[in-house]
Amino acid sequence: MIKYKLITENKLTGHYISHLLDLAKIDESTLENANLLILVEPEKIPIKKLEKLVSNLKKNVKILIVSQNLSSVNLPVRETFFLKQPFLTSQFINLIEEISSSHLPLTREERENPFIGEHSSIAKIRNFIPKLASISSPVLLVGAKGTGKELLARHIQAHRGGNFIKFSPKTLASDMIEPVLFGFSASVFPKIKKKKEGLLAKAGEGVLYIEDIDTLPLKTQKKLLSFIENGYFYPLGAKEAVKSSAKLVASLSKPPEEIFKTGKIHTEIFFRLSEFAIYLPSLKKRKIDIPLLAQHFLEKYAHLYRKETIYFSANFIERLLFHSWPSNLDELKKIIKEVVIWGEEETFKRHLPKKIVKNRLRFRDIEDLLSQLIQEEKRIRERTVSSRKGQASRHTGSR
Ligand SMILES: Nc1ncnc2c1ncn2[C@@H]1O[C@H](COP(=O)(O)OP(=O)(O)OP(=O)(O)O)[C@@H](O)[C@H]1O
Repeated sequence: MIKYKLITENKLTGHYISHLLDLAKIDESTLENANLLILVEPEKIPIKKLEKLVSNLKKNVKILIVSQNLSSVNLPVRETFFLKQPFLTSQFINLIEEISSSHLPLTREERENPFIGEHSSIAKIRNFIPKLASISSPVLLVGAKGTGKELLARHIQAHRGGNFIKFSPKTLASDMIEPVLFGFSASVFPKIKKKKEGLLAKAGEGVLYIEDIDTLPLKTQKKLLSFIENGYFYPLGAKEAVKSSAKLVASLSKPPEEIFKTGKIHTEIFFRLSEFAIYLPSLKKRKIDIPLLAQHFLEKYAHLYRKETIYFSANFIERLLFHSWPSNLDELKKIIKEVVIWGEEETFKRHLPKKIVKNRLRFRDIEDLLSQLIQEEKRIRERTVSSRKGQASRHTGSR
């Protein structure tokens, strides 16, 4: 459930936005409980106030900026959405829907465009989704930030059915993690005097997606391992076990060997999860997918912001290909969204280092891209040859 806090120095716009949020049926909250902070014309908010606000925010809070001018907004990196003024009511409500849908099962648009990418590793993963959904074993998704782990978890749930529950242990104080994950009985918290179901039970037969499983305390990882092995768990303070057929999908954003060195993952749970481990490549390693993904995000945002006739220039695509994408698809999506809202030039000034814009064709980049293309072409040729061989032997067999 989305809860927002609206900050504005402009009372008139503030009232108008509150009214729209009312229409979108989302609730006003205190800053402490909000998971969406809406900043209207942040350039008019005293900078000290703004800095204090943003530095005190919890990690999971998203920011929506409503302004006329992109360059006046300079916030520390966190998930930020923009709405350029003036805007239509429908644009505002669509955007709120988009913000709130990221923790829900797949949207219709995501179902219609399943896990986009022609790079062989992505094609393999896409074909493997139904299998991953059908087995009861847990799955481990390994990939840097923004490589598509959560989206893949939601695709697994879409094939499996049931609920999709996402859990990010790093957003909670450590003593809150087990009550939230496993639930608790009425005797545990004297002030509450009620039992409560945990996320594992709430997932039902669906998927519990645990983001960055290495941020779970080791003793909680051990309890989770016992659930994986036995199919039941004990809520805090409960004497009776609770059975669950929820499928566990866990993620790691750093290479496992690095995490092992820090001792933050329990060896046994890691080996159990690794039986079905999927490694998602960074965008830099699948550059041939950049034009396809860019076009996909362009269509999505052009539709969302009712801007039907936007095309990429060749120069634009070239710049995208030679960027190194440290935040992967999150970054590509953000850049394309801003291009739709503010235009190419503004977005480039803000996001792509000048060096890249000036030295457009560096030899190493070209070499890298060509070698990816050659490898892909070889894989496609091999696949075609083996499928022809298969057809030929089937024909021979049928005679
Ligand atoms: N193959 C894909 N096709 C289309 N959209 C994608 C694909 N992979 C990722 N995305 C989109 O890119 C964004 C980042 O993906 P996602 O949130 O799943 O990454 P993540 O690895 O879970 O990131 P983090 O570790 O930061 O949570 C999302 O908006 C997602 O919908």
